[in-house]
Amino acid sequence: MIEVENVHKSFGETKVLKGISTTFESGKTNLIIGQSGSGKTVFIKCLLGLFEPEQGNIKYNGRLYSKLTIKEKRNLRQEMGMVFQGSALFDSMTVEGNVMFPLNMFTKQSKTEKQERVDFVLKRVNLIDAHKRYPSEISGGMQKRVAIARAIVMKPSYLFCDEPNSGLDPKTAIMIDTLIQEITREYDITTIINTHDMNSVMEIGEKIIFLKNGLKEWEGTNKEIFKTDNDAVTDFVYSSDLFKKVRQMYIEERN
Ligand SMILES: Nc1ncnc2c1ncn2[C@@H]1O[C@H](COP(=O)(O)OP(=O)(O)OP(=O)(O)O)[C@@H](O)[C@H]1O
Repeated sequence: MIEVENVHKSFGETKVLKGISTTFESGKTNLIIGQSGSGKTVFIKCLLGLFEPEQGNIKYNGRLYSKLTIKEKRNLRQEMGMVFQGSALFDSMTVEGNVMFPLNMFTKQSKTEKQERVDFVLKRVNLIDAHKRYPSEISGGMQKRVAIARAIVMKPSYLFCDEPNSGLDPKTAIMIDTLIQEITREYDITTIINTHDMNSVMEIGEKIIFLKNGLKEWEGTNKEIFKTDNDAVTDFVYSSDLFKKVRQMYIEERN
């Protein structure tokens, strides 16, 4: 669980985060949405410990970040998995090499232990015979699976995903979303996803935080977001005709 209390972050005179409080529970897919420039990336960087807020607290399973020693912060960082936009795989390494990379960097496990763990996570993301292939030889959806396998290889307590669906066709995007949700539940991970994708909101938005101008404008579930009367949220969610029609159906059902 990550508990966020009154987080403020500025750059010079520019106040980007203006007091955000919320809770991200483990075993749930938590989504952060909001218009471009609303502060989503800065917020996630605060959660990752890459930016230190000037004011406010962030607690990781009860551990207050600002009170941790440098060593404790380093250990906490190793409990965090990341799936970057565009997968960010190493082109010169095989699939297996990419997934093994964190184990080589941060553990003293034997070769056999590392191989077993890599085989396990690759199987978990349904990649069985891609071990020896290079990123350029596999599809975008498979690259995302490799990125997810690499993110969970260290058994993280926290998983951060930045636009995990970008560049994928809708069907593959849903498969990736579902995989992230399954893994989150299975290993009781606190997962936080930065997304613009309304399909993801519908499919896996167990908790959604809507940011506007550095503030939490709204929070709720995927069921609640389609019924809210908050103008900023409805403007954002119903910017496409398809979703306007979905809302109309909800309103008609309600009346
Ligand atoms: N390192 C920085 N120094 C100064 N200003 C920054 C820095 N990082 C972000 N900002 C500013 O903070 C604001 C919020 O940026 P942020 O990247 O968090 O938005 P976002 O919601 O993630 O947008 P997008 O959806 O386009 O990625 C922007 O006005 C941006 O210019």
